[in-house]
Amino acid sequence: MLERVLVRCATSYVSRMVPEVVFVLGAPGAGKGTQCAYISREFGFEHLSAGDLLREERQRPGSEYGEMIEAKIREGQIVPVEVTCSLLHRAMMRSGKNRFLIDGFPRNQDNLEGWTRAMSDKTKLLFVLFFECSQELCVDRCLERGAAGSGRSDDNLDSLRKRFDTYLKDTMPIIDHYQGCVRPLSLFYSDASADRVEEKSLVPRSLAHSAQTERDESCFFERATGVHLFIRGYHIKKT
Ligand SMILES: Nc1ncnc2c1ncn2[C@@H]1O[C@H](COP(=O)(O)OP(=O)(O)OP(=O)(O)O)[C@@H](O)[C@H]1O
Ligand SMILES: Nc1ccn([C@H]2C[C@H](O)[C@@H](COP(=O)(O)O)O2)c(=O)n1
Repeated sequence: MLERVLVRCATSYVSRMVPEVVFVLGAPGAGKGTQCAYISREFGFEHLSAGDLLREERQRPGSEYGEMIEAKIREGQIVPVEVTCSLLHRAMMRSGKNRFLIDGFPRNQDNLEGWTRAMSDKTKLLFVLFFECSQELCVDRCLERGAAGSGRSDDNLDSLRKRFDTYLKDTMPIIDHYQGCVRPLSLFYSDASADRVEEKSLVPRSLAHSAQTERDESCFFERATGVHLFIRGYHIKKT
């Protein structure tokens, strides 16, 4: 009896130690980064943006990948997974946290296979969030972001056309993959307005709790009630 209790405690301890990850997908400009900021603040996730890590690596003096990363980003193409995955892994190790929102990954089949090879045994995928937004609005947002001084070499019409081609050709099949497998994928519309993200549920409604109790707590809840309710359904508490 005691042995069984000890085994159960040890198993539960070990499973708590395995880093938990949530993948966040959506078109360029769909609002992934914006929503991740709210979610990480509210639920204690560490937000890791694959695009930001690649941009940092591009800037790092002496990086052997700098030029390749810049060329891929400008052309709207996807950097080989070995580079992206090792940046993500290093950032996870450095953070000292145990729960991660991985924004903009996996973006294509190479990303998915590389992560599965290198990381799936070391991490637990909790769920996948997908933010849907019309292409027109996404492009407008990225152009505005560029005009406001983002400094990004891909916030221009030429790069955006290429990024959308890549998104439709390479990323949409990954979203289809998650819709078709057992891991729940939740879909959110992020084009309604700046202050509302509506959920189009691909997960059982029972995951959602009463919306009313959440509404008056903070602007996060108003902005992303659907996402918030979905995550609450996993009983995730701020760490
Ligand atoms: N719901 C919204 N309404 C209006 N503007 C928004 C909304 N969400 C995000 N934005 C703005 O749109 C721009 C793109 O948002 P964000 O950077 O979060 O998108 P993203 O999906 O992470 O983009 P990328 O993939 O290009 O990094 C930002 O300038 C952000 O302030
Ligand atoms: N998994 C990823 C994520 C990003 N990139 C490159 C190519 C993207 O166009 C660019 C910008 O990413 P964003 O900030 O829009 O998420 O970064 C990649 O190659 N692989």
